[in-house]
Amino acid sequence: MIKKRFMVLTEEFLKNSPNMCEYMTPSLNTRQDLMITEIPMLGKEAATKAIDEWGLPRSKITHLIFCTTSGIDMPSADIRLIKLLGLSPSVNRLMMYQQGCSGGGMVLRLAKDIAENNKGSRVLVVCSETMASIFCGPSENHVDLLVGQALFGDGAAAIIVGSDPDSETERPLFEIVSANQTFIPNTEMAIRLQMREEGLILHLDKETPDIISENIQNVLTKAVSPHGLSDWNSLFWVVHPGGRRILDNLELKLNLNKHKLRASRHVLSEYGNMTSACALFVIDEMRRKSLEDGKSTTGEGLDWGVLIGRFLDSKSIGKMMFDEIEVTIRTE
Ligand SMILES: CC(C)(COP(=O)(O)OP(=O)(O)OC[C@H]1O[C@@H](n2cnc3c(N)ncnc32)[C@H](O)[C@@H]1OP(=O)(O)O)[C@@H](O)C(=O)NCCC(=O)NCCSC(=O)/C=C/c1ccc(O)cc1
Repeated sequence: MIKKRFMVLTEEFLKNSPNMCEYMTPSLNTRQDLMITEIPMLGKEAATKAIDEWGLPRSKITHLIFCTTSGIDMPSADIRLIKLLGLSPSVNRLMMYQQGCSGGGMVLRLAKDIAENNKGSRVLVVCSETMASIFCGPSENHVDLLVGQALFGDGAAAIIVGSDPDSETERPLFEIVSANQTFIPNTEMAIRLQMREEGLILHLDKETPDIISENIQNVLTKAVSPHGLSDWNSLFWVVHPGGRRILDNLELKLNLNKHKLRASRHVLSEYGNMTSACALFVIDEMRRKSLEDGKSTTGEGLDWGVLIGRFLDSKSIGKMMFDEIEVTIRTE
């Protein structure tokens, strides 16, 4: 169900980097050199679009959260991005490495905390990812690596979070009502990534989609019941598209109507799994389609929804409530 993916790796680059095309060949330096440059550049593209749509001067950005699983280095990707965007050197930075697929939920949780504790703050959140860390030739004995390489794509997304919108100049799209993180004990083996001379070595367990569906109801109930919500079909769904079977299992387990995971399936189909960036792509797709269809809120006409991401043995969940779509229309 993946039609298209984008990659910073080009045929020319790979021709010049045969060590990245073999299975388990030392290649970390080649990967690092590429990722250290490309990750902030990708982030810049996404952040520029977000800032332009927001419409206020860059000097109003007070905080930056940058999330990536690729290219650990110092000075880190957030500093490089600040220079690329021409942001103030006094922007308060937070660099989030190695969050994987739960990164999209994690950054929103952190941005919410920062925004609510710093009046007037505007947090630029950027997720930028590439599969150049794991790309390599195949091995018959490591099928899960091939599964991963068939799933992952490159991409970056950005969003601006604040807690006191100025109704004259700003146009809030979603409200993050609460955010929680939990992990399922004894699932450490489900998704593992180990940094080695050969790159980031990926291990995916076949059971991962089942582990998720067996635990999802419990985790979600804890997250939404404090808000008096229990009917899964009354919510909109921003699910990180980890893989097609993960979405299928979730739909089946929660008895979701067929269209509920449309935005997640669309992003999987058009971009593949871009780890932390995916959840923000799904949010974007949802608000775009809601507007196109004339829905009364950016969440497919509904007031409440959930955002779910996962990585290793963790799930991060944010519940979001939407502002009325009139607000959206007035300023777009
Ligand atoms: C879409 C899949 C891959 C295929 O689904 P399907 O078409 O319904 O088929 P099957 O599930 O029956 O699998 C087809 C075949 O592939 C095999 N297979 C299926 N997963 C496996 C397997 N992990 N091992 C080894 N054989 C398998 C499966 O056993 C079967 O083999 P066979 O019975 O011989 O035909 C589906 O299995 C699926 O969604 N799996 C979940 C994938 C998954 O774990 N996603 C979580 C990704 S999150 C993540 O890893 C983030 C990583 C990351 C990456 C880079 C970064 O920089 C940062 C982070």
